Amino acid sequence: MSHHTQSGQAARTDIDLALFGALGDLSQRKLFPALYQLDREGLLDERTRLLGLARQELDVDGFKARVEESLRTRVKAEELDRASLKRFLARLDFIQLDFTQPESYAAIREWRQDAGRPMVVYLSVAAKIYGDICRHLEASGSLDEASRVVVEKPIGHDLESSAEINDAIGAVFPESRIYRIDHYLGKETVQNLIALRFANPLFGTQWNQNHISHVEITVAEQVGIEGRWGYFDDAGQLRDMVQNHLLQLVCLIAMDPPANLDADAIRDEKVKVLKALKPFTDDMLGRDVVRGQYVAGTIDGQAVPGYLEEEGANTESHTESFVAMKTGVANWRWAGVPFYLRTGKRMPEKLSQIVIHFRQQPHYIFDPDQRGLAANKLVIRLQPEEGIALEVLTKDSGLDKGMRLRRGPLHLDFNSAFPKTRIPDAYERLLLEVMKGQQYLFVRRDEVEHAWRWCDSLIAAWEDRNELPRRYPAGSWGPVASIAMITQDGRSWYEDY
Ligand SMILES: NC(=O)C1=CN([C@@H]2O[C@H](COP(=O)(O)OP(=O)(O)OC[C@H]3O[C@@H](n4cnc5c(N)ncnc54)[C@H](OP(=O)(O)O)[C@@H]3O)[C@@H](O)[C@H]2O)C=CC1
Ligand SMILES: O=C1O[C@H](COP(=O)(O)O)[C@@H](O)[C@H](O)[C@H]1O
Repeated sequence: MSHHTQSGQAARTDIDLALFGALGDLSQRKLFPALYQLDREGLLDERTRLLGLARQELDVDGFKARVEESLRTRVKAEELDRASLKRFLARLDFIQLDFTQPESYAAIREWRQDAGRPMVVYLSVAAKIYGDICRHLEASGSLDEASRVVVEKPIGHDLESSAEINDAIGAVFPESRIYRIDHYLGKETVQNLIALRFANPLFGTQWNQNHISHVEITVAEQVGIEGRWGYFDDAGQLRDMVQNHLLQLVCLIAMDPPANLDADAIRDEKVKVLKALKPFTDDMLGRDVVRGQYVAGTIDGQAVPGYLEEEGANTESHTESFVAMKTGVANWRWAGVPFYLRTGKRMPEKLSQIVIHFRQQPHYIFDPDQRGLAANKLVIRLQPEEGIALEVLTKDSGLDKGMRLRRGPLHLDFNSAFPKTRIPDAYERLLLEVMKGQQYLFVRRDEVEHAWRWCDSLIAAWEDRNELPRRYPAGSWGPVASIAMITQDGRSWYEDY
């Protein structure tokens, strides 16, 4: 097995991967395509084996056919060459089992017999059975001291249930071998936040309340519930997106510089941010927090159903599909700097971006009519296309313009700046890091728990006040109250998309 640090070059790592829930949505849509891409790039050791585990009755060939079908749907035709596909499918094996039945785990131990390489167990199933699976794996003798476990989000429904699940995993695996996925941490531009902030003195010196007036994070999705009603209605957008992805973005923006790039150095700093998040109180509802639920509308010219008309819907549901909030990080660096967050399903477009709004100059000398322009903005775009733009003011060109200002971007578009580089999907990077045994892109238990503590304070306030979601038409940017939330501070959501 070979290792290297996250600052070094990729090395091939020899493991066995046992994927629980191998026929599920995430596995088929994301994990197998990501594993295929790693193999195609030559990043899987020739001995690495991939074991699919699911309860459907299938033989190995039937399983391979299902994976091949998914790859043909998800991977671009020019990236699906015959030799790579053949090599990849040859790595696959399949065992049918009910994950809750301990007696069936002997088959995994047998599969591992004399393997001579570490096993990575990936739990692509609902979090409530993580504990059972870990226990049965251990009891059946399928694990050893090198085995690692990868778990998906959200872990639990609140702090209490999350602690129970983490205890159950922790009874089998030490924290150093638990990899909690937040796939946003594997996105190229999210990683670039660390490079941008800590490799560029220009930003390092300006990154605080003296120079930044406010921060905006939008994670807008065009999709609705996509057949996941059972899961989503129980969770809602706060638990599904804010508790994990958006709070991880807040952490990477707000954290102090870590001493080095080691996993715990980074995670210690993120935990400090989570601990400093302002808790919610009843009086903030409606003013600083807006919940929404979409009704029928139109996206890209197509009529789409409302939340309560989605497949499998319970028409009484008050679950939110949108949330916007104003929060803050109560420490010296960020005192008085609002963080405006919003995320929702069925919005007009898929757009994830962070906008850092810098303060205006202390004394303004240009045309008073243009005063509104006079602040730099750093726009960090995560998707659809990835890039970073710094909005700066220059003199408008032309003899008749005098000292009129013009706003324009200094723009780094990753696709055009690095045209030959394929931007890997987040899961490719994360799977590679698990194989290498690197934890810096994974979430530590205390991060998950501090994030839950903060979300729980909001959920408790919603429940106390019986706060119902406001309606917004699919294809809009959310309830109008979410616009009012930011305009009451004399600001607006950044719209120069
Ligand atoms: N899908 C997504 O986009 C995302 C998912 N996640 C997380 O990933 C995990 C997996 O999600 P997803 O793929 O959507 O879920 P799915 O329900 O699509 O997949 C789970 C799979 O596990 C199987 N399974 C469940 N219980 C058992 C059991 N007792 N024995 C054997 N097989 C079982 C299911 O089989 P069967 O079909 O027979 O029930 C199903 O194929 C969850 O933790 C989720 O929160 C995180 C981010 C995004
Ligand atoms: O974790 C989740 O993320 C997706 C959005 O991910 P993205 O990479 O497409 O931005 C979201 O749709 C899903 O509900 C949630 O569980």
